[in-house]
Amino acid sequence: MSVRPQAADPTVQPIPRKKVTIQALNALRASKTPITMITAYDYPSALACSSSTLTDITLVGDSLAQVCLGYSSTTQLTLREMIHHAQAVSRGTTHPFLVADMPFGSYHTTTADAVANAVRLVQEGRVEGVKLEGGKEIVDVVRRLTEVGIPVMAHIGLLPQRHSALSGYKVQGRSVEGAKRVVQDALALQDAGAFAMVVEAVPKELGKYITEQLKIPTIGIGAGPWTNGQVLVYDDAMGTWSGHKAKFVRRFANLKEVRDTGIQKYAEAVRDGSFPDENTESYAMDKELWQKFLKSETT
Ligand SMILES: Nc1nc(=O)c2c([nH]1)NC[C@@H]1CN(c3ccc(C(=O)N[C@@H](CCC(=O)O)C(=O)O)cc3)CN21
Ligand SMILES: CC(C)C(=O)C(=O)O
Ligand SMILES: [Mg+2]
Repeated sequence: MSVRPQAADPTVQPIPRKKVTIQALNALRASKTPITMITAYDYPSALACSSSTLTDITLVGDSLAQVCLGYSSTTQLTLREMIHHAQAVSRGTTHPFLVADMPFGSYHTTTADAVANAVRLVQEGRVEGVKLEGGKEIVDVVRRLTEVGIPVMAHIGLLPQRHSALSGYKVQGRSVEGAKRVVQDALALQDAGAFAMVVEAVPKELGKYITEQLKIPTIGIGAGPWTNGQVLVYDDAMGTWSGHKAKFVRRFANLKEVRDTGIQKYAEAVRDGSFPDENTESYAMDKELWQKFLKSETT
């Protein structure tokens, strides 16, 4: 397994931690050490996720459609846009295992198209694995990608790319039949070769049951405390997303407040003339040379 070179930013200290591999993720599951995963969308957020010694997986989530690009849905994000962001994230990612979401439509036409698009994410986007939303209907694609050597993270439960078909973002697996369907999907995806599984917005009992039924790590988002790991959207966790806050979101920082205060102070300082300071934040010219310059202007 090759180790990506350390990020170019000289302020980032070398990470006292090995590159995370699929084997390492399985070991975390075996030792009941929770797996930590968070999204990143650009170079600075990737550096932030890498500078901690504690996160295991960085996901270039298609949630970037909403939180970075201002689209109303992840279905509007193109493969080209995802690759552009994955490239930036990969440049800032050191030890975490790097995964990108395959955008809506990029794995739904044919298996050959899905492989070609996943290869682009690996070669151009420099990711190590891809994540696909869906159940039984995508097992052939999951199997083929796995055979080719592209690790697949499955994503079951609430599938945001299907919000139109499902009439919104709703907790899944709440009925007996619904729960059965999610479990069947999970088993089929594991059988097809998925190395891990995101379980989104299902009752906590079902999150626990799926985790017990599977041999691969489960990573929950709104799936309760008993999955093998947790994932959150960076902007949700850092408090920079001002859209809908789902029940499963906890704000671990309030960067929005800090940022907005900073912008307000900046604008005030410009308006009241206190920025920039004449002495410490400006350049000066040699007095004699300045006089020479003025003289040359008048002659
Ligand atoms: N900022 C952000 N966070 C996310 O987690 C996220 C995105 N964006 N964009 C892509 C998808 C969309 N996601 C969503 C969006 C809405 C709900 C939501 O409204 N959930 C309801 C559940 C309602 C119910 O069935 O009871 C909630 O209020 O929690 C959940 C996940 C998850 N992903
Ligand atoms: C919330 C995570 C699992 C995701 O798929 C995304 O950020 O797009
Ligand atoms: Mg996603």
